[in-house]
Amino acid sequence: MTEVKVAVLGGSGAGKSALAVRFLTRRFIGEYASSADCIYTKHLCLDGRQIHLEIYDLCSQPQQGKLSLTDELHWADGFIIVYDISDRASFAFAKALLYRIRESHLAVCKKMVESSIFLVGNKQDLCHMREVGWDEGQKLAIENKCQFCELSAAEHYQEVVAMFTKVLRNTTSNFKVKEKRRPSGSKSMAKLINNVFGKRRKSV
Ligand SMILES: Nc1nc2c(ncn2[C@@H]2O[C@H](COP(=O)(O)OP(=O)(O)OP(=O)(O)O)[C@@H](O)[C@H]2O)c(=O)[nH]1
Repeated sequence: MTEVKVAVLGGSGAGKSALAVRFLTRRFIGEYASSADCIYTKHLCLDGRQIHLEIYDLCSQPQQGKLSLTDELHWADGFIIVYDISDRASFAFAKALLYRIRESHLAVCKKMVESSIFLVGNKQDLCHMREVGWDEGQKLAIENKCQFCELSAAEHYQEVVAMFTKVLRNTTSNFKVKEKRRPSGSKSMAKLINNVFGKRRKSV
């Protein structure tokens, strides 16, 4: 069983919970409790490999101002950075997150950074209210050497699945490199972080 940990990060209301829940349950639910961080777990099979997936849906409010993210950066194997195409402030926040992740990972392994981050412009169904151009998202992704797509958690289930699948493939293909970096089991680190922050766990 391969363990994969993916952190979904982004500004408040960008659609982090909507994306995670859509991928895990196929359903789009209009409103989500946003007062606490959440780790969803799921077993799935990808390319014949059994995967125990943990998705960390980070409640954004406490992070908006500080961007330290040290625990999340250590915990996660892959990152999905979400912004809302109808909210320029969320794009600026996504940009700051990308820089923060890159600066912390560059010291470790450049190649890992390039394939384990996905920048997602969510709420494509609201393109009549668009504040961030597709080309701006693409440019930011190229500058940070990460993958990019625009989609709608509300309307594009297949695109959501395709995006998560790419993240999982890229993340698992990085594991050989990452194992060399990890001093000991990641399980104990995850447990430690969970104990400290008391996150809710949900099995889907
Ligand atoms: N139109 C539209 N609305 C969406 C989409 N995705 C999410 N929303 C809505 O945007 C709002 C915020 O979605 P959440 O998933 O709670 O956003 P979040 O990033 O988890 O927000 P926080 O928990 O506050 O950090 C909700 O009202 C969702 O219904 C989408 O693709 N299209």
